[in-house]
Amino acid sequence: MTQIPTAEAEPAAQNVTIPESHPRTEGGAKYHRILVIMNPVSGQHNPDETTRLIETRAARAGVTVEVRRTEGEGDAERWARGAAEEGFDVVLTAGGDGTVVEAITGLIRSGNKIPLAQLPSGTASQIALALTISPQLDEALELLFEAPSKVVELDVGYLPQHDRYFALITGAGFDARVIEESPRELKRRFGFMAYVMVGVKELFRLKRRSITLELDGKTKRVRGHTAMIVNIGRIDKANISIGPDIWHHDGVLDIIVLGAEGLRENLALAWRLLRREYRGSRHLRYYQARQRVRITARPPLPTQIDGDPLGETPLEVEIVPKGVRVLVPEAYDPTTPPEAPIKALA
Ligand SMILES: Nc1ncnc2c1ncn2[C@@H]1O[C@H](COP(=O)(O)OP(=O)(O)OP(=O)(O)O)[C@@H](O)[C@H]1O
Repeated sequence: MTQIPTAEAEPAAQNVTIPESHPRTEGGAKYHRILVIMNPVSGQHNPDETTRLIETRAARAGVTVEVRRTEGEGDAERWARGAAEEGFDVVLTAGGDGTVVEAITGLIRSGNKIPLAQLPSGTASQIALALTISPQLDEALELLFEAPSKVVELDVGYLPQHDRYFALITGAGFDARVIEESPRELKRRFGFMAYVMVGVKELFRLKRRSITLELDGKTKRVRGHTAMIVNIGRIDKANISIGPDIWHHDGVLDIIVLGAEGLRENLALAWRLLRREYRGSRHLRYYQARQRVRITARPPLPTQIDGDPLGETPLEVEIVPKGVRVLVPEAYDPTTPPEAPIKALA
């Protein structure tokens, strides 16, 4: 994977080792103008404290920082899209996956001139955690300053019908119902547990139906209640990976079809996922596509995109390999998925 240099070279201070990918100033800054896109209502973070943390650290490094608070949908995308034009050399999100994906969309639409850094301040913050960014905000912030870091390219998915991008998962069925039923109030009160509680309740409402998958033009009919198109398959807060071989740097979309009904089947499925036993169940099937996926269901299923309700099936997705540039810890290796790959799929 190519590493992309990220900031203009500064004159090196004597006796300071400057990593090739990140020229720095003496104050430890790798970037000089940081645009912070903060969602003040995401997760359980305190926006005033997060702002103080960022501004204090930036002042110490002599770096210009502008913190903007979103007021609703669209702000993060618009600000990220205009950030390079406005002279910023990095966008830092302080929010959850919804905020990150909006910023990713804005950066892609601006031609990816600058990278994205993240402070995981959302309920799940799966994108940041999958890139091994620390959940401790001060540690995550240091990637812009003293901590060893680099920029890598992350695959994303694109939904042409909706003209929207995603980084984690877009899906139809169970995941969409959980998102629909997890209001902001519940997430603020219980954090990630909100999704778990709603998930357990929704498990019992699931009914199998006929699902049609079109994978790079080939049609498959399956029975299930959920079909997910996955880019990032790790749910760090639940310590599970929802499938084998799912890797957000491989240019491949992974499709998972779930069909377990009732307590017994669902417990058996959860146990499998926890033990990473992905093969051999008719209620858990995996497929892959390199270009395009289309999902239809009879009767239709509700859909979601990276944690936002979307509408109903059909769901159509294209992959955008290496779609966006993101800041990660230096030790992060985009060429090696964290688990040994399991090749034989259902
Ligand atoms: N000031 C605001 N008031 C209410 N909603 C907001 C505000 N700013 C942004 N939003 C909405 O917040 C949603 C994104 O939330 P985000 O994903 O950042 O946090 P989260 O849901 O707590 O975390 P995660 O997605 O990681 O579980 C978007 O739907 C966006 O429109």
